[in-house]
Amino acid sequence: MRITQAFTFEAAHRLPNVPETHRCHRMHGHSYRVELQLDGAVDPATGFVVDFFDVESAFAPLLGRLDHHCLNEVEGLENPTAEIIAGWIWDRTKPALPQLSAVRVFETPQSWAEYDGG
Ligand SMILES: Nc1nc2c(c(=O)[nH]1)N=C([C@H](O)[C@H](O)COP(=O)(O)OP(=O)(O)OP(=O)(O)O)CN2
Ligand SMILES: [Zn+2]
Repeated sequence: MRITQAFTFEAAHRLPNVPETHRCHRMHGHSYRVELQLDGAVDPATGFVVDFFDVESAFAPLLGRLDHHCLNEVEGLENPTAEIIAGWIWDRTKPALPQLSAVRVFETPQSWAEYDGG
């Protein structure tokens, strides 16, 4: 069984490694969407793979570090591409949520990165 929980946050960033002519070299903002996907067996007692409340609790500290922050100032996100943010979230969420199977980070509804640990 697969479950997914979505979160949103607002943040500013710039991409320091693209050419100065690239518009993402300049500071700008996104309304990010993060999806945490978990795979596992349904516990017959609870009917849950994992309680969504537990997913929320595991992600809350990271959300606090991202929401309304400049991502470039967050340790590990000096080059805050969607790909790097997805890996950063994975590394910090997987220990608390072993059933985590994918992290998706959307910069826009049309553009996202997905990391599954591979
Ligand atoms: N592979 C990636 N490519 C790009 C990333 C990324 O994280 N991974 N990020 C960016 C910039 O963040 C850029 O801000 C995204 O551009 P944006 O204007 O927000 O997106 P769109 O061009 O799709 O939106 P418009 O509606 O056309 O403004 C660039 N590339
Ligand atoms: Zn951007």
